Amino acid sequence: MKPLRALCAGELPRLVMFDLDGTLVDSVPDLATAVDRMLVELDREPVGVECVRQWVGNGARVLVRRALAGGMDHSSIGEAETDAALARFLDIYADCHDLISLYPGVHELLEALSTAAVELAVVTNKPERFVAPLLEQVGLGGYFRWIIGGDTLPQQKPDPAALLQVMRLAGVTAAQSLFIGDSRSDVLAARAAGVPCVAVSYGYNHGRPIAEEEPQLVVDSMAELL
Ligand SMILES: O=C(O)COP(=O)(O)O
Ligand SMILES: [Mg+2]
Repeated sequence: MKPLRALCAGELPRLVMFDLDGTLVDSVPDLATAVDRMLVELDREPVGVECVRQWVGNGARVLVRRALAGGMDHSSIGEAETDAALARFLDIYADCHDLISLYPGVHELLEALSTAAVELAVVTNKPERFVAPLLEQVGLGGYFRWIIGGDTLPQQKPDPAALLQVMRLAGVTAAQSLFIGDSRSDVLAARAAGVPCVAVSYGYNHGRPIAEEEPQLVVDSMAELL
């Protein structure tokens, strides 16, 4: 795990925090199914998986607002319309978990880190209720000591609050921690927490290369970290 040591002054980090969607699991096919079913219920045209891939990363509420707006800018969408559509989306998504898949190298990296007694956490903007069951479904149920979802705290990424909270609970400093994510919110949250950030190139970053956000390291697969 040389690349991880290089980011933490020659030592293995004591805590590694992971983003979920686009980092550990490819969840966009299921999210797109749920978005499209919601839109069809509302007598709208479905948008398909490529649009949803660009819109994911700022939590379910913003995803639904982007779907209603048909683009990244959702400022025209009202709160009452959002509340009603979000409730339908969450209900529909609760039954859409057939297509989720684990990215290559994830299981191996988690196994190596936990064997080395590194503490592991998930910090995602996905609503908390979905996270533990999905991790269980893809075979990652036992690895994470802390799970923070998008609605666990008042703030979500890019705010660093969740990262700071996990670091506090783990009793570690920023220099002993690492964050691994796929999108701009992840890089910004890690930077604001003072934590080194590894970004994966295969995830969802609103259609832009993640290197533009200037994480400390970009990898094409978790296997590169082993
Ligand atoms: O729900 C989202 O928008 C994305 O979740 P993530 O923070 O795990 O990428
Ligand atoms: Mg993500």
